[in-house]
Amino acid sequence: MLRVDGLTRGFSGLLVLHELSFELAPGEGAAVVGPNGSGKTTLLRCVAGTDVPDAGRITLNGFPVAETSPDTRAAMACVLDDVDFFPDLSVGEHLALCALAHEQPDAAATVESVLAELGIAEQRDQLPATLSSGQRRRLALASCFVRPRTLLVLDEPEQRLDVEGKAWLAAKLNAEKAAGVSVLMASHDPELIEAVADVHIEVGL
Ligand SMILES: Nc1ncnc2c1ncn2[C@@H]1O[C@H](COP(=O)(O)OP(=O)(O)OP(=O)(O)O)[C@@H](O)[C@H]1O
Repeated sequence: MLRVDGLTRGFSGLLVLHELSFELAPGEGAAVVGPNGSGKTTLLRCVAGTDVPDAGRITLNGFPVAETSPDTRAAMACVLDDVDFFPDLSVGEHLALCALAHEQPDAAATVESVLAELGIAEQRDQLPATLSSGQRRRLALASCFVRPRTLLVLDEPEQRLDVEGKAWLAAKLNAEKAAGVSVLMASHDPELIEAVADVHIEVGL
């Protein structure tokens, strides 16, 4: 269960989020919606613990979120807009590292199935710099699915995906919800929002 209570965040005099509160139950999907610059990424970064609110409280499964907290990192799988890769680790090595670091049971088999599911099995030995932008996006998403998780935090996950990729994403996020994973995503894609979101969190009003 994700609880956001009275979240307030501003930057040098610009108030971006003001006393925002909501809850996200296991298996529930929420879309953060609002125009460019309205605070969607700021909200996701606060939830992920990579930004710190000026006021308010955010807890996941009863624990305050913080980037440095093992509880937060164990439960939350994120794709924010600042995804970076090790330049000298291949696609397959990235996913294996992620699975092992988060103690995914049956890590090798999980990596194989996620590589196939994301359509990047043929790129397994390539380095990130040699991937297309859509393949890099697929690798970022794949890193969420090779590890245990109770909450997905996704910033415009549809970015760079082709039509088939977007259809896969909607089905995958619904399967995640059915398995009890909560989904918090910012998106500008009406079809993805319609397919996945049980609730809308409007920011920038
Ligand atoms: N570190 C920062 N320093 C100063 N201003 C910031 C910082 N981070 C965000 N902002 C400002 O806060 C506002 C909200 O930004 P944010 O990235 O959350 O918007 P968004 O809703 O995700 O936008 P988009 O739809 O364009 O991705 C913007 O005006 C942005 O310039």
